[in-house]
Amino acid sequence: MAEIKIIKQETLSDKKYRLDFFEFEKTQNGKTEKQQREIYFRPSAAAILLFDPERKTVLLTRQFRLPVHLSHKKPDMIIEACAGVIDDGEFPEHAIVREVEEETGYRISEIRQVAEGFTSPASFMEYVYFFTGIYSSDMRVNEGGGKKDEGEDIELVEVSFSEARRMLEAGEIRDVKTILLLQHAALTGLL
Ligand SMILES: Nc1nc2c(ncn2[C@@H]2O[C@H](COP(=O)(O)OP(=O)(O)O[C@H]3O[C@H](CO)[C@@H](O)[C@H](O)[C@@H]3O)[C@@H](O)[C@H]2O)c(=O)[nH]1
Ligand SMILES: [Mg+2]
Repeated sequence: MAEIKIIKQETLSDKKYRLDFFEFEKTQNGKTEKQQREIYFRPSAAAILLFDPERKTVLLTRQFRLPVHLSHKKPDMIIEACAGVIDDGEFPEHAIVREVEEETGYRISEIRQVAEGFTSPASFMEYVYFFTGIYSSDMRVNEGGGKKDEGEDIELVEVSFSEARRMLEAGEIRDVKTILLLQHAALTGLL
């Protein structure tokens, strides 16, 4: 176990979520070294692979993401599993059911947690809970699309299991959360 002494902590940005600069001393195995790191305090989040076992389809989203655009990696619209930030005090299970209704318009009830973990532990505090969940046409309660007043403009992408598998293998899925969920589905024989 490392012993950590924070020498300096400076907030670089604090608009939506905090970005802090740290200078710290780490003592491990009798060796002490000084390090500098920038840490982004993104909250925990939840992501879900929605599937319809009857029609053998998965429901994904497509949206504009500024980092994808800035990377110049085309296309700048990215396909993702439905995901969102967990509100303060909210359970991951409740957050994902809420996000599914906001983003896709489906009110789901059957979900299963399949994994959880840090998405980028070197620099992000973000910790993501991963789920799979069943959707079907009778669960549709609105158009979805996300919160327009917060700038969300989410398109729904419904594909067959075989098309999802093809997209995964062809490298057309470029969001790591979504790759994890689709690989989980492929490994467990869902896709
Ligand atoms: N004003 C402002 N609003 C922001 C900012 N960042 C996000 N928002 C707003 O905050 C809301 C976040 O939407 P969610 O659905 O909760 O999160 P998400 O952006 O889809 O994030 C999910 O996917 C990310 C990328 O794959 C993940 O990084 C994230 O943890 C989560 O899983 C959106 O309404 C968005 O407009 C910001 O810097 N400024
Ligand atoms: Mg989202």
